[in-house]
Amino acid sequence: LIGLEAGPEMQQLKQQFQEFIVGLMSLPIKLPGTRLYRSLQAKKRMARVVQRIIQEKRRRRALDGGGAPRDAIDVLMGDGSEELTDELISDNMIDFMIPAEDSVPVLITLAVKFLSECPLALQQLEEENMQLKMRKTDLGETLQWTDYMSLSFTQHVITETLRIGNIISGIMRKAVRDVEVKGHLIPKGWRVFMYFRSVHLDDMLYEDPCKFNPWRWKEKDMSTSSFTPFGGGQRLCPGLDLARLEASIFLHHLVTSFRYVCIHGSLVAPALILTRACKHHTT
Ligand code: HEM
Repeated sequence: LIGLEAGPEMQQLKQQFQEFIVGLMSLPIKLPGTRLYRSLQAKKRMARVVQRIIQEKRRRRALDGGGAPRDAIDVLMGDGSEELTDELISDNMIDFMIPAEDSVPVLITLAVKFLSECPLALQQLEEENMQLKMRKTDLGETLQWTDYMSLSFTQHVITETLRIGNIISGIMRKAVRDVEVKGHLIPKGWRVFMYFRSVHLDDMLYEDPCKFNPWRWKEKDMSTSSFTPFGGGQRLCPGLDLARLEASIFLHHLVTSFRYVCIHGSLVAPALILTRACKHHTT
């Protein structure tokens, strides 16, 4: 993304990112010491690091032209648009760190957790991916986009993890004018939180909603308003295919090349969030 190698600067950025992310959903009180305040301070420190990198890249470009783009910053700098200021590029890079460091790793972690608790699903996933691996090995081919699309059960596992895991629990909007929804007035200026979790875990929409059941997606349509892990409308997540692809590749290699065991006593933290919605939960 930003061409930073492992080292003290990367370590510093990671620490700041952790501080930043915990405050993304917090009480909107911006006073020294509050979570929101610490998060915004951390974001400023991250922006300083990224802007330093951008300036260094600009300096090198001025000396030797910079060569072929090697990361997202190079691509945006090469765009030549005056609108793409250093501040805007740096803000975009920090935004992209959220799915890279948080959403997709959480999706993958939860998939492994749910599969560990459902041996039948794990077995079916393994069989599907093993068949593909053997076919590819026989043909001497590498994995292609069409292979990813052909892994239907793997896709069901990812869809079910997105539903039950609620990686992004909801989205916020501000009413720019008075809006009426099903007889309820949302006055101009009000802020609304659309809570995906309450939809994804609604027993009117999903039978036994707290049960990890990838097979339910064999029949179910996921292009409805009752399944919105990536939001919807104009602000639909542009990274949804990438997120699913990354998770598929991870699961493919995990089940075809590794054996793993769950270490007793270890806790997958997002399960704590689930406990609020589900009566019967596992950690
Ligand atoms: C499991 C993984 C992911 C989940 C659950 C997720 C979820 C979401 C959701 C719910 C939104 C809508 C926010 C809103 O309407 O206010 C969103 C927006 C966005 N996502 Fe993702 N996302 C994921 C992965 C990614 C990836 C991999 C990328 C890019 C590499 C990405 C880039 C973005 C961007 C740029 C937006 C803002 C779009 C806009 O405001 O128009 N996301 N994501």
